[in-house]
Amino acid sequence: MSQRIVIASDHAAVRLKADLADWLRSAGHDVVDLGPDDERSVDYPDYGYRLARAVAAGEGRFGVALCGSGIGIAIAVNRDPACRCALVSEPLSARLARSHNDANVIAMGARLIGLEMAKACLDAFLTTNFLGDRHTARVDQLSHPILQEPAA
Ligand SMILES: O=C(CO)[C@H](O)[C@H](O)[C@H](O)COP(=O)(O)O
Repeated sequence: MSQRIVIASDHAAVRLKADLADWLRSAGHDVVDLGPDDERSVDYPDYGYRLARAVAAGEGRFGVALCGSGIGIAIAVNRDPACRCALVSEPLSARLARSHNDANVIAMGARLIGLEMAKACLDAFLTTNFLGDRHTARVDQLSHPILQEPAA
């Protein structure tokens, strides 16, 4: 099913971002590229927050967040309670991020994985549905970020 997808990176992942955006468009998805447009050094929080705001505002059903390792931009995106961003480097984690965690943003590291692995992760992410059931209450807890004691 074609989706509206927002994508952002820092300078370290501009090329991967462009390649993934092309690939997503060729598969029929509507892709909004939030930048940056070139490899001049930028700060991943700026682009992570931009992506998080877009996902929170419903400008895309899913987000793709990229930086050198994927770590910094994933941390930035996850500071918005509307976002559940999963940093992955192989497809099973991408699938579990959707099926168990209802993740709405996938993060990957352009300096750690290649284009084909990134495509495999993204394909797994976009083609997996949230399972609901026992996972629903846990995901709901993530929307109320008060650290809770586990039930006795
Ligand atoms: O956030 C990161 C590390 O957690 C990313 O890998 C960044 O892309 C990286 O820190 C950028 O590093 P650079 O030396 O400024 O290119």
